[in-house]
Amino acid sequence: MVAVKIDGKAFAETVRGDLAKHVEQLQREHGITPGLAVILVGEDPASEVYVRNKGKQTRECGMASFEHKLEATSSEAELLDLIGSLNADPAVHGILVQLPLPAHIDSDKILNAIDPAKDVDGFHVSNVGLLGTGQKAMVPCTPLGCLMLLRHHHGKLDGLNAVVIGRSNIVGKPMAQLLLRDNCTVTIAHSRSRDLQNIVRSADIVIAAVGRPEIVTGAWIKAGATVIDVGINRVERDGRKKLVGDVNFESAAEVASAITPVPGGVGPMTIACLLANTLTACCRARGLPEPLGLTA
Ligand SMILES: Nc1nc(=O)c2c([nH]1)NC[C@@H]1CN(c3ccc(C(=O)N[C@@H](CCC(=O)O)C(=O)O)cc3)C=[N+]21
Repeated sequence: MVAVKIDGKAFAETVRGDLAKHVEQLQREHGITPGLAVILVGEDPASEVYVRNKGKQTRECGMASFEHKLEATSSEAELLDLIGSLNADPAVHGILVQLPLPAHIDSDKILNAIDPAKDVDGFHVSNVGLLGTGQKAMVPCTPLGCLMLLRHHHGKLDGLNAVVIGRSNIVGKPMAQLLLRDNCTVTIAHSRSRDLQNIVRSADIVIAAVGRPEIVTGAWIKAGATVIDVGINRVERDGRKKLVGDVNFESAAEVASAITPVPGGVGPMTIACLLANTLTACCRARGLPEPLGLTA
């Protein structure tokens, strides 16, 4: 292995430590506690793990965590009602509706019902438009976490070739916007791109967010590239369940100069950025300065 392993878990702990200090100051000077509401519909076991981790880390940072679990059979109207009451609740500064939602619920309608100022996932169409036009927005947590790791390990990104594999609203598209804002030359590729390998081989920065276990191998990576692996794939290897990314770590690490592992890379940064967005939303709601300057 020649690449540096980018330790997202450690970096996320540092970010959460900074957040906790700001939260404590907000409480001490203004008597305000930032609050995050998480809505989970149905019983997906993987989703429950995320919800539990988010709740625990929210409280550890000194913020208030409100968890709402609805039955998988809940109606769209029930969910809209709950969002309406959270929009109106001054103790709630951030609202996250865990995705995916059951098939009978229209996700776009739900996401667009969240007050954009409380939309800590940055999925509301108005935040998407603000980000795309370079205005102050709520920025989606996973791409923001990737950007923080890239800036930390790479410094300035100006003029670099960045290839984003994946075109989802959650990761690929907002990631491309953030990289453009940092002056990269950005290509969005995806599972149907012709000659995907050669596109990826042109990249100084590779963001793999395509949802295919270990599709990107060392043979696809330009020597010295930085590789950010967003994939979270549960697979069975040698009769054991295992978490792997969209990148084959061993082979890519022989060629890249830096690479994130799965787990312990992007995942923990996603949660740290969710908490950062909640603090930002709280400060904006109260007309206080934003302590982090990450989220605009
Ligand atoms: N509205 C919405 N916003 C999301 O941001 C969102 C969502 N829905 N639905 C599900 C996905 C997935 N996601 C993860 C966050 C953290 C880890 C994470 O912390 N992973 C750890 C450990 C994972 C494990 O061991 O199970 C790691 O990679 O090291 C993983 C996955 C957020 N998502």
